[in-house]
Amino acid sequence: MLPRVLLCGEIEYVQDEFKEMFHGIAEVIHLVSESRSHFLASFGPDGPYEGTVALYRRNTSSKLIGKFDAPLIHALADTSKVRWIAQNGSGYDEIDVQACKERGILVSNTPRANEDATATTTLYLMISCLRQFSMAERSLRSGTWKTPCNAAQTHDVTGRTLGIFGLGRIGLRFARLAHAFPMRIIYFSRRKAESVPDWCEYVSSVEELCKQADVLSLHVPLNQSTAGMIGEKEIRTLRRGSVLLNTSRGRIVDQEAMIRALEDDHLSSVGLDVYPDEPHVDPRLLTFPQCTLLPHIGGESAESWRTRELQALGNLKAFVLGGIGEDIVPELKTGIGNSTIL
Ligand SMILES: O=CC(=O)O
Repeated sequence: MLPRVLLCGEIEYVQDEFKEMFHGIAEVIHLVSESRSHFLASFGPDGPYEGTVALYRRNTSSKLIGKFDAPLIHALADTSKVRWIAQNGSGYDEIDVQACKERGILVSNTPRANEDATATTTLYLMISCLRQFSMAERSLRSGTWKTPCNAAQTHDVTGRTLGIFGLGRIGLRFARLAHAFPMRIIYFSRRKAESVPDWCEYVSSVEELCKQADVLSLHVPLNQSTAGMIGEKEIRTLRRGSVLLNTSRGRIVDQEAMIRALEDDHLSSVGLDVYPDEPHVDPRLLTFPQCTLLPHIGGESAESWRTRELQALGNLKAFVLGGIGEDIVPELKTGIGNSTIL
């Protein structure tokens, strides 16, 4: 009998490759649950997911079965043989990786897939916030031509200082794009990055980053240590008139502190692709016309979606064939060995 893999979320862009990839090596089954309780009960004897060893997961599955929080992971470990979760996406904050670690379940993500799409989205937000392009397009479309745009409140990008928090793949790609203006690029990361261009200056703290940046851009994953990390103190350390960009995760910023800073003009604008409670957007954000707000589409292009699906499915296939896939998330890279179906 072939091992079973369960798709928690659809395959949209690589249907043909996908059938080929799993032909003869696994039985692919689809999510039929519309509740968490049905999902968890379905791995038992004669349940629709009996014998499943690995999951493909998209965040869209949360609408049906909820996030993969600790209770779900523990219940999954108790009731199923699942030992691998292949997340489609670079962010995996909807999966409790500590619980996965405790229960010997490995998690992979797709870290290279949306680097370009997310970096270019951040570039767009930065230009739009400094030049008020999003506001200008809205004024044209609403028939008021340039009103209420005000050139005196817009700024050239060239020559300004960009502070990047988190110089991973996306942060570095964005740094390279912004350097072309040129801008001065400074960054802070948990560790001073190796082999970064010499024009990318390391600063030793978030505080120092905020002190020097005209534009602060966030490129760290959401986890316990980054949640709320950009709060009142950090925002007030930025110079008056600075711009804040977030294409990472909404919860990294204290939204209340950010809104207060927009209300009293400490921040001139924010460019956001992410929000703490998506798809809900705090209505107060909509009252600042100079801000550019996108609906979490940063990593979404036809190319990045194809790559994401291929990478996630590739990790799933490698696990089925060899008991281990690639792109294991950093928190789970140590202590590998329990998660094999061989
Ligand atoms: O938000 C996008 C991702 O997690 O890849």
